[in-house]
Amino acid sequence: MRPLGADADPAIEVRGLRKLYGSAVALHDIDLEVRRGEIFAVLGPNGAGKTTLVEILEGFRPRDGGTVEVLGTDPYRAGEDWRGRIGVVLQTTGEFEDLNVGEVVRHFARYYPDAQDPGELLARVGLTEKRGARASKLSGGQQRRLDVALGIIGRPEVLFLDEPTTGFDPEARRDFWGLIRDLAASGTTIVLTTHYLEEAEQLADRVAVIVGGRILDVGVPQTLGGRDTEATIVSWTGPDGPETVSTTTPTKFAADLHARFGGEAPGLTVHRPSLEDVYLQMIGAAGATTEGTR
Ligand SMILES: Nc1ncnc2c1ncn2[C@@H]1O[C@H](COP(=O)(O)OP(=O)(O)OP(=O)(O)O)[C@@H](O)[C@H]1O
Repeated sequence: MRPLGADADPAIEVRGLRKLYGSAVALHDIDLEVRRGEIFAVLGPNGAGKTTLVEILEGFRPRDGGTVEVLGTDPYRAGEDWRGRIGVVLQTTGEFEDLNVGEVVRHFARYYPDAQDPGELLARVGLTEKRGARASKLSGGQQRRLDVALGIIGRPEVLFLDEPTTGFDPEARRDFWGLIRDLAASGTTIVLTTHYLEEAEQLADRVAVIVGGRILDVGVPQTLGGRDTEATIVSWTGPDGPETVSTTTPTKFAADLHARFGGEAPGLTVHRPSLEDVYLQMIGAAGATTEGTR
């Protein structure tokens, strides 16, 4: 894992954050810290409060309680200088009328003092061949890439991505993950919401699971929800058919099987709980629905 700048001030610091819509509590006393250069994923079922949380961090929504600092500044009171240090990729795509892709990027580049070179940026997001195409005629996945290009054009220190790879094909998703890793390796702090557990597992240094406006757990994907200590499922084919055992000592169990069979156990599989397994357990225990989680 990359060094996470543990000594530096955190990129994001949230204490006791509370958000109400009318009398409904959307966020209950959220505490959170995101380190500089970290990729931080926010997971949760529909209506959990992810967008509310992220839009408060982006300065787009007011809060009802608690303190929030992004790059040392309260986002809701921040000015233009702060906004220039933040990149935002929203769920909805911008509308660019009749502009082509190259024109859109050049247009937005003018807003930033140290914008990325438009040609290099398009290459980075894999849109070089589409630079002459109308932005409104791009496929869904290509439009998301353009959104990401616009989010990073001003070299933001913190980049927020709301469900960035929805509609991507598997190859485009892999390419996009590479881009995000490169950005993080060059020091950009990334906060992303996603419904794709594989995306969180592949990309995130840490994951927060939010349900009903509360954070259930925050941790590295490998240990989230006690995943590293959960029982492992060992399956094999015995003389009487398929057999399955749940064990906390899978290595010893496999060695015993080896001894029992005098060699390889037929059809052996060893299954550790995936991030999806623990996530579904966590939100199931919290009484939440899993609608929309893939
Ligand atoms: N502008 C609003 N006015 C009133 N209620 C809202 C508003 N925005 C969100 N809510 C409610 O707040 C709760 C959290 O919504 P939010 O959009 O933050 O969830 P989410 O986790 O981003 O969901 P999704 O995965 O569906 O995008 C939901 O119950 C939602 O209905």
